Amino acid sequence: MTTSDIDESVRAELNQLRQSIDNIDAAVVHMLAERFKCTQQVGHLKAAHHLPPADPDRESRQIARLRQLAESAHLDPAFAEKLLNFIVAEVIRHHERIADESANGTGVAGA
Ligand SMILES: C=C(O[C@@H]1C=C(C(=O)O)C=C[C@H]1O)C(=O)O
Repeated sequence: MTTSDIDESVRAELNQLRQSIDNIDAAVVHMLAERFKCTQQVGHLKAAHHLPPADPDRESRQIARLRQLAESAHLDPAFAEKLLNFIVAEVIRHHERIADESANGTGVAGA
């Protein structure tokens, strides 16, 4: 059975749910883009002041907070932690690159 064989009322409900999913996915992308704009600025600030790209203490506090938020939202806390770790790992890669560019004089100030 494929989605083209299903009953009309089921199809309508599926389409409605998928529209909401698409809106949520769009919101997630926009929120992530805003988050990365902030973390890029943090990366430049750190590079300018010779601070390390990663801050494990800050990450521990974020994980504890996010796990609590996930629990109260009925989201699996382990999933929330994995998602944060995935995002933070990417941020740290950006910060390492910004620090390298800053050290080599190849970075664009403030970019
Ligand atoms: C953004 C920062 O840099 C890194 C990335 C973090 C994040 O994406 O939330 C948190 C801690 C740091 O390891 C920061 O130090 O605040």
